[in-house]
Amino acid sequence: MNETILSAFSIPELDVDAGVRVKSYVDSLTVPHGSLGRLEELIIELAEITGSSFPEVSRPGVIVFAADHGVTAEGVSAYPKEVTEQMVRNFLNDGAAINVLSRSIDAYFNIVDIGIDSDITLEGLTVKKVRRGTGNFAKENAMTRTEVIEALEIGYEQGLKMIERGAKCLILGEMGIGNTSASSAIISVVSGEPIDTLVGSGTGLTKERVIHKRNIIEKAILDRKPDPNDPIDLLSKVGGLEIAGMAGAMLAAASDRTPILVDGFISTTAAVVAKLISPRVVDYMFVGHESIEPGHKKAIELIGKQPLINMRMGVGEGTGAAVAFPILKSATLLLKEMATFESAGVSSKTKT
Ligand SMILES: O=C(O)c1ccc[n+]([C@@H]2O[C@H](COP(=O)([O-])O)[C@@H](O)[C@H]2O)c1
Ligand SMILES: Cc1cc2nc[nH]c2cc1C
Repeated sequence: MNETILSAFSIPELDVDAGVRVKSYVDSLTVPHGSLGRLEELIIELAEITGSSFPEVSRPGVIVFAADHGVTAEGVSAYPKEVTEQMVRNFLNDGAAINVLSRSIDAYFNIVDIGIDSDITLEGLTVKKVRRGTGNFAKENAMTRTEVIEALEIGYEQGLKMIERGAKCLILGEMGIGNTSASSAIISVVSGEPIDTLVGSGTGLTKERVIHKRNIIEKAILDRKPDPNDPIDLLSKVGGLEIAGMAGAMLAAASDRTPILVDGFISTTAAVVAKLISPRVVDYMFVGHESIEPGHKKAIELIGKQPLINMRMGVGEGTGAAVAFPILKSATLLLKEMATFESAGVSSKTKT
């Protein structure tokens, strides 16, 4: 496979006119002028993204990309790597947090094996395995450039498929024991921030083991020297297959003018990578929540966004985005269903 994903798609410019139209219509709705605050901003952004005067985000589509990480051999996670596969079984049995939350927002749901380190083939699982887990980036590159491109392509295809199924907003989530290490490495390289400020306990490491995790990542960055300006190099040296998959799906959504709802630290790391591939992709993004993982703040800053909520969550899977989704939906419903001052016979603001 060659590097076609980098040139074969294009992301349209935002529809600024749609934004202006909608802004003036919002001014006619029966609330005190300007009182919808951030909801008004969201309405306008959604109009600019979709080009529609009455944008819709329902039904949303949740895609969970699952993959393993060779760096787990260094003891960087509080849980064994087998949990990636075990949680995928849980997703398929409808028992995980994201299953409950997807149901609550009436989302289409798909779980993609893009690199789990086992041979599971279960009903309902989309198997698109690029390889069985990444290489241990403490000792070798995580994957080849060709594998990065393949994972981006898979993500792109899965994003388009979800949109073809009818999804009006894409929520990108992940499952991958060890992936906060890959994400911390990527965000440190791209931001130039020291790794100490970014590395956290992930699934619940003790303070001592967070220091060990930090040392492993710091040395790996020195050894592998990922290029901050080359997203393919970054992913191949210290990345994750699920991170590439989410980035590909984000590029697909933006190329189709479909709003993207980013989740936590790992999902936002994918957003940072997608931005390096095609900067305009961020125009199509909302960040659902701010996670407790310390590196998330910097990752959000790199894509220039403000999270919708902070519930001190650190689950992943797309859960924070799913909890935030009703805020986006509320914005679209207000626009579509509220009366105007004229239609309701309510007097407008006095001039003084
Ligand atoms: O989304 C987040 O911000 C987040 C923060 C901490 C942990 N996670 C989840 O926990 C796993 C990674 O944690 P770790 O400690 O194994 O690197 C992975 O499956 C993520 O979905 C997710
Ligand atoms: C139980 C469990 C659930 C998860 N969901 C996403 N990452 C996870 C990590 C663990 C350990």
